[in-house]
Amino acid sequence: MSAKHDLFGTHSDWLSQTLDNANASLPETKTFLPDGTRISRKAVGVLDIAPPADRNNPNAEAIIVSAGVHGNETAPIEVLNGLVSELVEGEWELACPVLLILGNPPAMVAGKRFLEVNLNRLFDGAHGRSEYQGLAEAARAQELEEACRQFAMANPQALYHYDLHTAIRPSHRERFALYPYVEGRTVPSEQCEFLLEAEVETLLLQHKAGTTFSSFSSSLLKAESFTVELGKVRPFGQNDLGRFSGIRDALRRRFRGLPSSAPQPPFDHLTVFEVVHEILNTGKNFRFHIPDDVANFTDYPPGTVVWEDDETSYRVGHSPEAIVFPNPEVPVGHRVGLLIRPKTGSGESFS
Ligand SMILES: O=C(O)CCC(=O)N[C@@H](CCC(=O)O)C(=O)O
Ligand SMILES: [Zn+2]
Repeated sequence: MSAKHDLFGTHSDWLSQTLDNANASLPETKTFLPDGTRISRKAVGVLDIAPPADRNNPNAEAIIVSAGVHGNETAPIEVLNGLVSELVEGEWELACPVLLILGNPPAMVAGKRFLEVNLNRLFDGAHGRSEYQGLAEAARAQELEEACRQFAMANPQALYHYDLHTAIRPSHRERFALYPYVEGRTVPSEQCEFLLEAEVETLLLQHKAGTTFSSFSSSLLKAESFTVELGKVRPFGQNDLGRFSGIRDALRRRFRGLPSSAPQPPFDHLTVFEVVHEILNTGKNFRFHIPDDVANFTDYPPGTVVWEDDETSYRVGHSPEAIVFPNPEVPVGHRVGLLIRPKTGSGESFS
């Protein structure tokens, strides 16, 4: 029996096995590839993969990659599934431990961002709040946190986490990453270079800690983590995967433990923005004055009233601010969008 059959049974690949078992629980399994690589399925859509003990890990790192935390953001799911298929087929050898996660399988089957509550607001312990008790997405957040904790404990190397997404709106900047806020830290230059290698030319620095998956792994596991937006939301099968080759090739290079090369034109310049204001649905007759369908990174001039409620309002400050993730259809207390501006002071860009 082949390792592929041991791993995926009659399914053609990891993704089809995950979709077919989205609402089931699969037993933990352990499979060895012919080269000794161990693949442990920890749960549906969660693979903990370790190279043989005697293999060199030249970059001395352990990497978590997640996709499908939002079920309708399918391109990164297809990218990650493709990398797993390549590894299982023996196309290349793994050099470092990796934890690969398809975040929300039931939402992936339904083709929806989430079923009951946005999974990417439930990390850093938020899944334990009383309003989320009994919800499947809260249980999944807890399960993913636990898988990440165990992986971090088993692998004391430097830890990295890339949480891959696609955006609901079109964007004036096709690919961008968000760097979770952790007091006192700055983005390492080799991580800027990795983003450029992945053809991600824009970085947003968050201004406060949140309850996203990447915020959890940054704060609790001390990982260098990024949420990475790679294009636009489309259903399975409708993605132009050629537009995602940057992240695929960059991750494969890291998985293989190969050295990085210096950033190459046209991806040799990272533009950095900082978040100046997180718009929350206050619930107090909240009114959002930005059209629903505006593209990410659309600029608004000073003085523009962006939102108001019965008690307060927010106006753009002294310099233009741009909107990212405008979405007023969120529950009270959740994020309606981010207002950002180019980062000044420590330099506006990295190149
Ligand atoms: O396009 C949108 O409105 C949302 C895209 C998306 O899912 N973005 C992530 C960003 C998470 C972060 O701030 O790190 C999200 O909203 O969860
Ligand atoms: Zn998303």
